[in-house]
Order: sequence, then C-alpha cells, then structure tokens
Amino acid sequence: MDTILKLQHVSKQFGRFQALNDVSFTVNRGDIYGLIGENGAGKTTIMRLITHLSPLNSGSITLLGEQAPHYQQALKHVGAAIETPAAFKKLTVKQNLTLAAIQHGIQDKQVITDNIHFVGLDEKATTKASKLSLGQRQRLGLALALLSQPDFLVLDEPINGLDPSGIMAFRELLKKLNREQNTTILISSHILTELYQVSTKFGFISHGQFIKEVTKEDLDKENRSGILLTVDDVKLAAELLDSSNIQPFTVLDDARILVHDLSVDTAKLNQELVIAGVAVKNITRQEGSLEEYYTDLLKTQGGGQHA
Ligand SMILES: Nc1ncnc2c1ncn2[C@@H]1O[C@H](COP(=O)(O)OP(=O)(O)OP(=O)(O)O)[C@@H](O)[C@H]1O
Repeated sequence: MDTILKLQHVSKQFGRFQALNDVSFTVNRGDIYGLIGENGAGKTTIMRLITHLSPLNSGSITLLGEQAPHYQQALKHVGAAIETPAAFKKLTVKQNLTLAAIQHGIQDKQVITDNIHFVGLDEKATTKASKLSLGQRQRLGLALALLSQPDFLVLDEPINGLDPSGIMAFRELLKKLNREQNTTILISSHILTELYQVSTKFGFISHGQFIKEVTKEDLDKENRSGILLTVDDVKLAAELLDSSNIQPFTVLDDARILVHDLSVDTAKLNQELVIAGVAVKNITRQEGSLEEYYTDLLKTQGGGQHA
C-alpha cells in the first residue's frame, strides 16, 4: 500500500503544555481519513506539524516519502486549509486565486475559473474576501488548497459555517476528488454525521493522545450497522445470501442475520428469501452512529488521559 503520511511517536509541547503525546498513525493513498477529537484534543496541531506550519518537538513525520522538516517536494503536492483560510481579505476571490496560481507557477488561467466554479463561487468571483460569508470563505479556502491539484488534501474543520446544502455539496466534492483524482484527504470536523458519510477511516484523539483507528467497515461491523434479517431458517437464508453474492453478512443467532452492506435492496432481498422458502419475520435497516461509537470509546478510555 502506498503511504502518503506517517506519524511516528510525535510529541509537541507549547512551553510546559504537552499538546501531543506520542502520536502515531498512517494515512494511505486513497484514504479519506477523518480525525476526531474534542476541542483542544490536538487535531489542528497535528495538521500544522504535517504541513510544517509549526516545528516538531520529537518523533518523525514522513510526508510523501520526505521527512519533516526536510521537505523538498512534498509540500508542493499538498493542499491545506487549516484554521482560517489563507486568503487576502482585500483581494477578490479571483485575485486571491490568481496570486496563489502565480506562487504555484500555474500559467493556465482556466484553472482559476475552473476552481472557482468547482467550489461554487462563480457569483462571488469579483467580491473581496472580506465581504464573503464564513461559508464562502471556507469555499475560497478549499479553492486555494485545490489549485495545485494536490495528491493530499489537509482540511481542518472545512465545513464549519457551511449551510446544509453547502455541506452536501462539499461532501460530494470531496468524494468526487477522491474517486476521480484519487486525492487522499485528511479531514477534521465536529460534525460527526458528516464525517461519517465522507470518511473511509477514522482516527480518534483525545487530550493529545491517539486512542484508536478504525476503518469505516470495521466501525459499521462494531456498530452492527447493516440490514438485520429475522427469519425462520437462518441456514437456508445464509445459503441464499451466499449464492446471491450478498456479502459480507454475519449470522448473529438462530433467528437473525446481519447483512453489512446497507445498499442492498431490501424489497428485492425479501422477495428472494420468500421465493427460496424462508419466512422473513422482519427486515430493518440499522445505521450505526459515529457519535455513539465516539462516546462509547471515550467512556472506555475514561475520557482520555491528560499528558
Ligand atoms: N501556539 C500555541 N500555544 C500554546 N498552546 C497551544 C498553541 N496551539 C495550540 N495550543 C494548545 O494545544 C491544544 C491542542 O490544540 P489544537 O488547536 O490542536 O486542538 P484541536 O483538536 O484542533 O481543537 P478544536 O477542535 O477546538 O479546534 C489546546 O489545548 C491548545 O490550547
């Protein structure tokens, strides 16, 4: 697997305050990695260290094959929107992107227009950044981060301030980048329902410590999310699922099977089971919640330890 980012035993102090303590995790190419933690957990600090906005105290960070702080090429392939977007307030949206294009050595002016369009700011192209709403500033931040067509996007709370339709558009945009351009993304957000929908993997931090990493697939399994079938004959039902290639599934007991793929057509499945001679007593969709998972995790961790 292609490693994009590797943190090994990373610690960071601000004076006597230990903001990060022995943090290790890896982001692989193609991941949309959701970073989750309470206020002050250390998410922004991690992102600032990765992009070398802040120096490392101990441990190592490898970004696109180069080790911090000795980045030669790595940062050229990284787009970042960390905290307040790096836009110049007195410049318009277009001027901000033009300036950034010059900094990145991008000659093609079409790239600027395309990016403005991509983030939905066409109508605000000639508006000064200071006159944009918070959500529009977030979009400008993303446009700036995307300008150099990065392999790796680092986004700190990018959906803060977006309205519901903006959040949906943003989600689709990230998925599209990931799907079509194989852009790897590290993203933090307090909106866990949203993070759940977009991420393929989650890293949980609390009080500067990395607590756990889980793939979306495993999280769904642990949360028992999927389609729950209650039937009279589990063996026969399992055979049908196998032969219809509806996998993976788990036989929970002698009456219930959990099909892990939530996209399965339940009406069709019900029909197939009935035709096969299985009496279906119940079919329900169970959607696991990232919030619940996170709350349970914090309980088992005793709320996280202070460094
Ligand atoms: N420059 C700094 N000087 C001193 N302390 C700092 C500095 N930057 C961050 N901290 C402290 O480090 C801790 C981690 O901060 P960080 O901004 O990384 O948290 P976060 O997880 O991004 O939180 P939030 O969700 O609130 O944005 C906090 O307790 C913060 O007060």
